[in-house]
Amino acid sequence: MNIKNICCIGAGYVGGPTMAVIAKQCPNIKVTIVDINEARIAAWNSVNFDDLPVFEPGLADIVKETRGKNLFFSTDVDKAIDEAEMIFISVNTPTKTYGKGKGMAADLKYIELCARQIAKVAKQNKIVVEKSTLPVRTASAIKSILDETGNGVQFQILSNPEFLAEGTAVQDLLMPDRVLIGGDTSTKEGEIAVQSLVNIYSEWIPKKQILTTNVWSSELSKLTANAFLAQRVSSINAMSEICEKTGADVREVSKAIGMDSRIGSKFLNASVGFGGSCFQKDILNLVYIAKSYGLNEVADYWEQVIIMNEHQKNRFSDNIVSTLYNTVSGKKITFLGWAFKKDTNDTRESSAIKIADNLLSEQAKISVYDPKVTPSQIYSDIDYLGTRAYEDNKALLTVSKDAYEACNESHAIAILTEWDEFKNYDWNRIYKNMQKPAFIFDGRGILDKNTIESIGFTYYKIGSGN
Ligand SMILES: NC(=O)c1ccc[n+]([C@@H]2O[C@H](COP(=O)([O-])OP(=O)(O)OC[C@H]3O[C@@H](n4cnc5c(N)ncnc54)[C@H](O)[C@@H]3O)[C@@H](O)[C@H]2O)c1
Ligand SMILES: O=c1ccn([C@@H]2O[C@H](COP(=O)(O)OP(=O)(O)O[C@H]3O[C@H](CO)[C@@H](O)[C@H](O)[C@H]3O)[C@@H](O)[C@H]2O)c(=O)[nH]1
Repeated sequence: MNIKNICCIGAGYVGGPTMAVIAKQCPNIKVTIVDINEARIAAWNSVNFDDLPVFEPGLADIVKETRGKNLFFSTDVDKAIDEAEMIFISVNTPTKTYGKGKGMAADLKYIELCARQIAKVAKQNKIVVEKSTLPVRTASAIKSILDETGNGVQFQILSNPEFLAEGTAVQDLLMPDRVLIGGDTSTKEGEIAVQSLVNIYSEWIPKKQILTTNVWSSELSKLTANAFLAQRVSSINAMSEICEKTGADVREVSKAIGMDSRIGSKFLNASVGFGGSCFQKDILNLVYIAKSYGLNEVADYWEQVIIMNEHQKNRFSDNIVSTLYNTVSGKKITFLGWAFKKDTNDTRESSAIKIADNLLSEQAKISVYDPKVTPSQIYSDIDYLGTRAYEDNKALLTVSKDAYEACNESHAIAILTEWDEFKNYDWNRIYKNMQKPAFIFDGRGILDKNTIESIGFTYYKIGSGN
């Protein structure tokens, strides 16, 4: 079956880029992305392509090429559902903040709302694709809602988890390592549904990279991939602490182990801890699933990845306090970077937030510079924690549009995001305008120790024992 009309519910970091790339690669398919968030849809429809709600290298060009031709952004969810043959659900699935499973389980209320809306609106058979990351066996809940509240039409449910990483989303979508499609191939209708989605991806992805599995394997593979990736970061971060105590250098250790082809070289960068909207949420979800099956040892094993990550953030801020003579009260500390990684404006679960909160509790004055994150986002991130009054955060934390201004008169600089531009700053100029001794705490290990120390800085690099 050749699909001609697709709708995607959820115009976020996944829905936007994923559908833009499908629209680019499949000019004969009409793709409509819908969202209940009017401001977000208005931003996707902005005249100025710098104002799109998601910043990703290369994305604005694709939206420019396709928007108004075969890519559309709308708030009319019912119309888009009605017209589409295939509906992707790409809404958020955050950690539950209430009730049973609070702080661990995935909150599936947005997914359920989508399923109910599809059931209510659909008057013809539809293929429904889970694009959101979901607990294993969610497809059966979606199917039950669709079948029992629908108008008697047939629904096929596919799982098609997304593996893109932010900052490289366009590249990841154009050249993915693999595409995973889970479906029920025991029935003819299920087989046709799987093939329809395979046909779409095979417009630009080699067939051997399109994997088809049963639905449960597909759902669980997504949680597993994120758990393994996050585990690598926690593992190297655990080694970074040993390096600092022993005189080893974690970058040398990473290189040495990464050259073992069984280990591989990727995802071995020690850092201030992983952030982003997925790793923590998905591991907590996995831990919850394991516990719900009574698999307590499995749950404890994966939970340790999160515990280590929290430790890495806390030990970074503790180190700043102890190095600055055990007090940062009234001292200006500059944060270079607030996003959870470079090349994105996303700050969800960014380590900078927790580290700032720890230092603000020690009465530090924080000045933040990030090339892509807005001041309102930074204040909302810190206010969201609820540690202190909004007025206190406003008084203690300032946001600068200029990195040099942010560093003026500061006692210490903390590098929290690995933005490339930080490497090329005039560090002599920055040094001259700082309080002495001038400290740099490089949480991403991006500066050259010898150059920085020769300027006069006292330099701490994560995972370096020298
Ligand atoms: N961010 C990533 O890099 C990434 C990568 C892979 C998978 N995922 C998964 O993809 C899913 C979406 O993540 P995201 O980062 O795009 O989230 P997001 O918060 O950026 O976007 C979700 C959007 O869905 C909209 N929405 C919620 N309920 C709706 C409804 N009933 N009708 C219409 N719109 C609705 C929200 O308004 C929001 O704009 C999550 O399950 C996430 O785990 C995310
Ligand atoms: O060696 C490394 C690699 C990553 N990180 C940090 O880990 C976090 C996550 O980075 P990354 O995985 O590159 O970005 P995400 O956009 O969160 O992507 C992850 O989460 C997505 C959402 O599920 C998945 O689709 C992707 O495959 C998966 O990589 C960031 O804070 C990084 O700075 C490190 O500290 N060291």
